[in-house]
Amino acid sequence: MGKLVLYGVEASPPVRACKLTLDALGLQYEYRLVNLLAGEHKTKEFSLKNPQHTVPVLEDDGKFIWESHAICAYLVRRYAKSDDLYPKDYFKRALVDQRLHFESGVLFQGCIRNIAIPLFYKNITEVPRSQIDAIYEAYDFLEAFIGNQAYLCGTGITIADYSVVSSVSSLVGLAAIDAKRYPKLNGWLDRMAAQPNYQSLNGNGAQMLIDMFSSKITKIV
Ligand SMILES: N[C@@H](CCC(=O)N[C@@H](CS)C(=O)NCC(=O)O)C(=O)O
Repeated sequence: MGKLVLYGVEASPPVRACKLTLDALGLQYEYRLVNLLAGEHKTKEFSLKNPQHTVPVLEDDGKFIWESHAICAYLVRRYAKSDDLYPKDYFKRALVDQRLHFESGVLFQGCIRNIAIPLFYKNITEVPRSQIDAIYEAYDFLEAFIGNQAYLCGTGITIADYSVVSSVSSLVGLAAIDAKRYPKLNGWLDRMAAQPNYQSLNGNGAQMLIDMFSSKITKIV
C-alpha cells in the first residue's frame, strides 16, 4: 500500500466525509492543512494537484484524486476488506450513488456553498430566506429517504451516511432540526453522532463552520 495524504481543512464538509471514511477503513494517512481563507488552494503548487483548487484532495502513492464522493468510493474499492460501505450489488450501489449525488448537488452546492460564497468571499452578510427554506426542503427529502431504516441506504452504514452527515451537521447551525417535524432525520443524526471518533472527525469541524457562519451573518432577509 502506498502512502496516503489527505489535503484539507476541518471546517470543510467534504474533507470531513473523507476523514470519516478513512477512519472507518482503519487507514493511516497524513493530513495536510490547506488554509482556504489564506488562499493556499490557489497556489501554483496546489493547482498542479487539483486544477479545480478545491479540498479535499487525496494523494495515493503520488497520484491525486479530488471530489470527496469520488475519493470515498475509491477508498472503499481500493482498500476495504468488504463492500459494506459501498456495495457492489448494482441496485444497492445505485442507492448509495443517488444519496452521494444528493449531497453533492442539493446539500453542499444548493445549500452550503450558495450561502457560504457570498458570506466568506463577497462580504454579503444578509442571507435570503429562500436559501434557508431550501435547507428545510432538503431535510424533507432526507426524512423520506431514511424512512424506517437506521441509515440512509438501509440497515448498515455506507459512505452516503458519511457524506450527508458532513453537511447536515453544519446545516443545523442555519436551520435547526425539529425532532417533531423530522423524527427520522433527528434519530439518524443521533446514530451518526454515536459513531466511533465522530466528534474529532466531524463534530468539531462542523461546529467550526457553524461558528464561521454565525460570525458573518447579520440578518435573514
Ligand atoms: N463537491 C466537492 C466540493 C469541494 C469544495 O467545494 N470544497 C470547498 C471547501 S468546503 C473548496 O475547496 N472551496 C475552495 C474553492 O472552491 O476554491 C467535493 O465533494 O469535494
